[in-house]
Amino acid sequence: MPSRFQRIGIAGAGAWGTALANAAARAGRDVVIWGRDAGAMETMRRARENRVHLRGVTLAPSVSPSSSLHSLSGCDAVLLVVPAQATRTVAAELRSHLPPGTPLVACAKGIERGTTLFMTQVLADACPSAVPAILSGPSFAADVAAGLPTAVTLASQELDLAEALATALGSASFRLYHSDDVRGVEIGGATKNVLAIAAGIVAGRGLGASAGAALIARGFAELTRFGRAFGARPETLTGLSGLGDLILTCSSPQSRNYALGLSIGKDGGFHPSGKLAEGALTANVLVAMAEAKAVEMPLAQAVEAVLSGRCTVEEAIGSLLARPQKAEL
Ligand SMILES: NC(=O)C1=CN([C@@H]2O[C@H](COP(=O)(O)OP(=O)(O)OC[C@H]3O[C@@H](n4cnc5c(N)ncnc54)[C@H](OP(=O)(O)O)[C@@H]3O)[C@@H](O)[C@H]2O)C=CC1
Ligand SMILES: O=C(CO)COP(=O)(O)O
Repeated sequence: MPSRFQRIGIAGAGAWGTALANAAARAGRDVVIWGRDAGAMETMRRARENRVHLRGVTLAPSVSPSSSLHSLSGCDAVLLVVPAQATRTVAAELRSHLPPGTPLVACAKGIERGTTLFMTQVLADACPSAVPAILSGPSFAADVAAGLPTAVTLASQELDLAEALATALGSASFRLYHSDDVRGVEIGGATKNVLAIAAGIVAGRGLGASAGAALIARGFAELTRFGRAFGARPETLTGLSGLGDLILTCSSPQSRNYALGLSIGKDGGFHPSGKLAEGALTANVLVAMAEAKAVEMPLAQAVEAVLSGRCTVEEAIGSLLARPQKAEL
């Protein structure tokens, strides 16, 4: 079906950008995907495959790879799909290429270090002429690229815009729910990554399925407390972008955050694999923001302490279990 968002730009040619490009193409859109590496983009154009970040997935015919940011200038909406800490740089570069009023959808899951800004706040700062939105929810790139059923949330302060974008990008296998709770959606994605590292540690240490379930439930209590303190709506936190993504990421080694936790749990050391694990970059800023508002987040604090080398996994587990008994709610 024709859409006022017929031409979709994707800024960022990693696993998620590539999967979203194919999803948008499946929805009937014409897609331009931009990546910073000219050689890699030329290979992607010729091979019709992103061999670096999403090997084995054929690019849909209506997806055009490019290494020129200017190729995004004719797009009706742009999805910004680089890591959270690179979102500002790319948004600022986009500024001179996008006509004022172009919807710019943040797809990263994190909080900017140094500024403590959420993703749409970074967009508003770095590319003020665009209209910011956020897309988040339980969705592995490989699943979306393979056309497996997936549901996510797209939020904008203008509910009509969120709905129109969700309609433009959605297909039978990629369902987008719309929302105007921007803050709630971006908090869920950023927070669950830190908790997924904790879930991986629990599994890697062999602490058992009961401990894993307790971690998800108590982790969700932390996510909810943090969300409420920073203006999220409770019903968003129990939805796809909050609880939904927490469950996915805390239960599958397909998650890079969970996989990082698994390796820490197994041998006690933090050895970055080279794969992006946003939770490792968000833990410190999340904990600082929670402490500034006196929000209790013992699991996130434990992850941060282990990652920074201030305590061992054994010490972190010991201090969590030694916490005084308290009411559940
Ligand atoms: N993978 C997934 O299943 C999902 C990921 N996300 C989120 O999407 C975001 C991106 O993740 P994902 O695509 O998986 O990560 P990848 O590691 O697969 O890809 C990251 C991409 O960002 C590019 N990049 C990094 N820094 C810059 C920069 N400064 N300027 C321009 N481009 C840059 C990289 O380019 P280069 O190759 O040149 O280094 C690469 O193309 C993360 O926040 C993640 O949490 C959300 C949902 C699902
Ligand atoms: O956000 C994701 C799934 O919703 C992807 O998780 P990882 O970044 O941990 O791989």
